[in-house]
Amino acid sequence: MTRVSVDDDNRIAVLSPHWKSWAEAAIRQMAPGWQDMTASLGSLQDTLAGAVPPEDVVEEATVLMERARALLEPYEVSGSEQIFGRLLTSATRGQTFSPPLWVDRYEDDELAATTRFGRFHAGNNGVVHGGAIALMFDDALGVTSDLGGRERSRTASLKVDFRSLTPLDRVLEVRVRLTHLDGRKRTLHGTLSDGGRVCAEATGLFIELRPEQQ
Ligand SMILES: CCCCC/C=C\C/C=C\C/C=C\C/C=C\CCCC(=O)SCCNC(=O)CCNC(=O)[C@H](O)C(C)(C)COP(=O)(O)OP(=O)(O)OC[C@H]1O[C@@H](n2cnc3c(N)ncnc32)[C@H](O)[C@@H]1OP(=O)(O)O
Repeated sequence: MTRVSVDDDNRIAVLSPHWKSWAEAAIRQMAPGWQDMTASLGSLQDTLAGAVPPEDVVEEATVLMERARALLEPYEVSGSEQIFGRLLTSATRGQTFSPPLWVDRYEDDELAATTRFGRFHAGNNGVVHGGAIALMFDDALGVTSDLGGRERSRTASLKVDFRSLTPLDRVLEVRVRLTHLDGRKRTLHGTLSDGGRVCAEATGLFIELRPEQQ
């Protein structure tokens, strides 16, 4: 398959019918400022994680955050109706749980992207938390598993090897390949690198869902 450059506007075109309608239903519900709001929450998480504010600032920030929570609460919906995480057209998917995945190019069985972890995803020693790295790999391998018009799949196992420390606040390279296809079983391999130095690699087994599991 020809390599193409993928930007936020044309990512929807590559989605299989299930993922396309899942994403489009969320996009239809979305108020225009949604992406700005979640980006603001993402920066808030990073800023809060890295700040040591005095008591009056803690109090005022708590009031403001509680005000935002109370403002949103009346609009709670069921999980099947939520927008958070469903904007497949966006590198962040309109969520702040896992780090963004800026897709540079993809093929049916391969993905090349970049990502970046902020202070919110820090573990000890000022580097990225291992669980956040596993989270990023689950997303990146999961997306690649369902490329090429393949049916939906689910993570059955994910093994991560941490090769070297992963720095915060740097644009890092993500490469994923589908290495083995055996009926419903898909094995994928991914690497996370910082300018050529491998920080972590992962192997995941994804199982194609049967119709009754959809
Ligand atoms: C370029 C732009 C891209 C744009 C986007 C593109 C696409 C969009 C796609 C997605 C975007 C959306 C979200 C982001 C992506 C990913 C999110 C992360 C996904 C997850 O985070 S998802 C949650 C965590 N996940 C679970 O919550 C799973 C719980 N679990 C189960 O739901 C079942 O367990 C299931 C269904 C997995 C299997 O169950 P089952 O009954 O269907 O199958 P069964 O057990 O029969 O296994 C069949 C064969 O797999 C072997 N097998 C099974 N498990 C194995 C294991 N662990 N190790 C080794 N082998 C294993 C068996 O041994 C057998 O092998 P054999 O056939 O050879 O005997």
